[in-house]
Amino acid sequence: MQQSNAAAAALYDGGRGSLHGAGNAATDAGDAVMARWLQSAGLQHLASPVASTGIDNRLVPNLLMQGYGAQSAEEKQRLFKLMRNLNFNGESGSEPYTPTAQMLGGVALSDGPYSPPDFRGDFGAGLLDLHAMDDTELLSEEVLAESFEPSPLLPEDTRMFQDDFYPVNSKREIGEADFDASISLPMNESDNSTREHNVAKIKVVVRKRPLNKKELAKNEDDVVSVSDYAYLTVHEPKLKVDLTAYVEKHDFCFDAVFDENVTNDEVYRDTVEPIIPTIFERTKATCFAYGQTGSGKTYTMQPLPLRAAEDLVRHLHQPLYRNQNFKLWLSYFEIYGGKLFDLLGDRKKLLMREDGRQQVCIVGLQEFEVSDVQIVGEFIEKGNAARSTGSTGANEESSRSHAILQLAIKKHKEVKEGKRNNNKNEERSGKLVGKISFIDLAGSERGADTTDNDRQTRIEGAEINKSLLALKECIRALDNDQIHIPFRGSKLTEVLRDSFVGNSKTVMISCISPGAGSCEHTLNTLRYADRVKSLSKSGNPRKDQPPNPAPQANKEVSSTSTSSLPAGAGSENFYDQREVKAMDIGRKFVDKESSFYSSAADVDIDLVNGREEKVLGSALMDKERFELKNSCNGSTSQNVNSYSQNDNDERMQKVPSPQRKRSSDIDRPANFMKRDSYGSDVLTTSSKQQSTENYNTIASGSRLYEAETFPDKNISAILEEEEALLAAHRKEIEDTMEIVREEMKLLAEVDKPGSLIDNYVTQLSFVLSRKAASLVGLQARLARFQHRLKEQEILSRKRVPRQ
Ligand SMILES: Nc1ncnc2c1ncn2[C@@H]1O[C@H](COP(=O)(O)OP(=O)(O)OP(=O)(O)O)[C@@H](O)[C@H]1O
Repeated sequence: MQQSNAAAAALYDGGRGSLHGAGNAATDAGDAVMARWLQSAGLQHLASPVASTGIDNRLVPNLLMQGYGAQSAEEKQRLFKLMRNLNFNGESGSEPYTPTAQMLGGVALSDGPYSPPDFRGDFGAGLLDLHAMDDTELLSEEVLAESFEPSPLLPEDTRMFQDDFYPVNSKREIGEADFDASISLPMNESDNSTREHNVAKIKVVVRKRPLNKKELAKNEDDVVSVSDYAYLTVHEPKLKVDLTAYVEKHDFCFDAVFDENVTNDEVYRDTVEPIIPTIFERTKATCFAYGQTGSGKTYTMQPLPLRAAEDLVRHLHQPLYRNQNFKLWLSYFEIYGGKLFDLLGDRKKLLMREDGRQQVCIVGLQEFEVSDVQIVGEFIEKGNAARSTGSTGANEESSRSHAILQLAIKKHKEVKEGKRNNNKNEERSGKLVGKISFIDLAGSERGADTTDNDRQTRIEGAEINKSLLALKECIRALDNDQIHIPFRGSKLTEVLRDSFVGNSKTVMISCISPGAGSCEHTLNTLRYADRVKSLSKSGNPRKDQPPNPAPQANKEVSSTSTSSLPAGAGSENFYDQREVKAMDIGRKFVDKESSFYSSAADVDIDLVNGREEKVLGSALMDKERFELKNSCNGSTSQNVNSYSQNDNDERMQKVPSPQRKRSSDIDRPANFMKRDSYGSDVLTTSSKQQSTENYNTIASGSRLYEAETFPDKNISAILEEEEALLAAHRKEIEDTMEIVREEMKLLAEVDKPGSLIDNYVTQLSFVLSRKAASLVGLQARLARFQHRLKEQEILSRKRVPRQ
């Protein structure tokens, strides 16, 4: 035995030598590789030194090579290093891992062009990660109310960032002169409400992009006309049954409508800028862009964080905040196919976990402190590059993912200079004051990809479906001060969970393409936006009024909110005048039961409207289907607003308001109509007929309806099983590691003089049985999952193809 151990030790040392060459630096680099490897598998905690085993690490190689699947030299190298990290001899031999060559405190970087001044999300961030925990704690009011002194650490001169990344030129001179007097108001609830009164809790705006080259080349007409600040009309080219062409007008009204001449700067000023001061008052704001692929979501969203960061930094330098030790932090990640990836951390897969207080933590997400606005632009560029050249490597994929950039203001403890270096963790953690999330959503039409041939595409489509529906539901719920916020409806809403409770502000920018070829998608986008706004409380002051029982056909649902009236039209409600109460109800009424679906009440025209049916389809549950059957009884018109008998008052809000209605004439073919270029007209008509047929079939509960909805449910189940499989796999590895430790102990014991071989044999037999059981359990789960995938594949082939 002693001999074999000596040989093992030699092998181990030799292995290390051959793996790393000579020297400790190389060994540490190996540790880093191993740590990264573990982190990529979601097992970073296993890399933490274990100082309690009391095992000689020279024994490690004996175990590594035995039956744990390390086949290739590379795998064996990894296992060597893994075992070394386990630190069986109880010494803290391995340095804490640093994820990249980036150094803290502004020290130069060695592996990339970016030089963030600081970063968070160190390797090894786990459930008890301070950063994650601190994020969930809001500042107490006393903290904000502290008196201030000028901080010697902050530069007096607030250098303004010149926007040279984007075609937006900030011409504003910003400095002390721009100091917003409102910010210096004392911080208490009543003042808070006074200050918040001019910022709507939810704001829905539309941005129309210009016709692009492709559309111009195809001679496509611009079918969207913006008549004033808040109104727009879609002129939908259609064909009658006798093939006579006509144009159907659809009028919409939102909080603001930006036409193709509006600049990014103006969009910022109208949407995000008013929210910025509230971030310092414990607000969690969300700004997202919704729309079909190519409608301008990214074009619109990209400059916003930059401008926001500029303003946030400016506020940080205001006298009120200068001494508060506030810092601005940035993170950027992506949700792709229901999984999270760090766009500023080499697309590392991130794990979402709930802590003991049901607060969501994104484990491992890197967060960077930004004191210089210029760096924000670099981060955005870096993140965007990671997004479009990610694992799939195609630009196409960017429209299938949700990108989320978060800017957070945190309050940090004052750290004395002398202690600074010893206390990095504390220095980097801070209490969240407020934050703003910018979300570039997946292309809205991607949710309709559930009928694609490729299973992966279908699963992704279903996930997009779910998230878009869930997002809408959460926004509605939070605006209605509902106790139940259905954030569990999707990964996206779960991630944004803390933005749905307490003080929150939401801006939705609906991006639309003006071309006739995109008309159907444009209408779908506008309808989605319309529902976000019109079904919310602040979006509809007439919520409590009796509904109009006779909705008109062929009229779009104009936003029923007087708050959506144009500013110039004397609407005192353009901004939400309600007193916004701080309601951190989400923490008190945690939705454990995932009753998301029961609150998703607006199953209306979407379901009879070909494309939108798919957008919503995945998340519909029986209750909604039942309501749908009741509510749509006998109606075949696409634009009819039908409501079920048992609808709640939210549904009633959709009754069009006469004062908001505008002409919806049926025009003869005019400027907007070009016969030749409207080959899709016939399609539109036929798709509408198909919709009607679908609807009729749906209403009668036929097989077609089931065929359309069942697979989506199935896909959701598959996604859940996939998560469970991955969790089981991780657990199996953890168990194996535990068993390895026990085996090491056994070997150590049996090597001691006078040890009993019988004990060794019995215990080894027991340990090996456990190891086998753990493997068999995982294999069984894997087989079940494989079976489920096959089943889904067969089902999807049987599905009735959509026209
Ligand atoms: N308002 C606008 N003015 C000028 N060009 C625009 C505008 N909006 C979008 N574009 C251009 O249209 C193209 C598509 O825009 P963008 O990439 O932002 O679309 P998207 O909705 O983000 O698409 P995807 O969902 O596929 O990511 C880009 O070339 C962009 O520069």
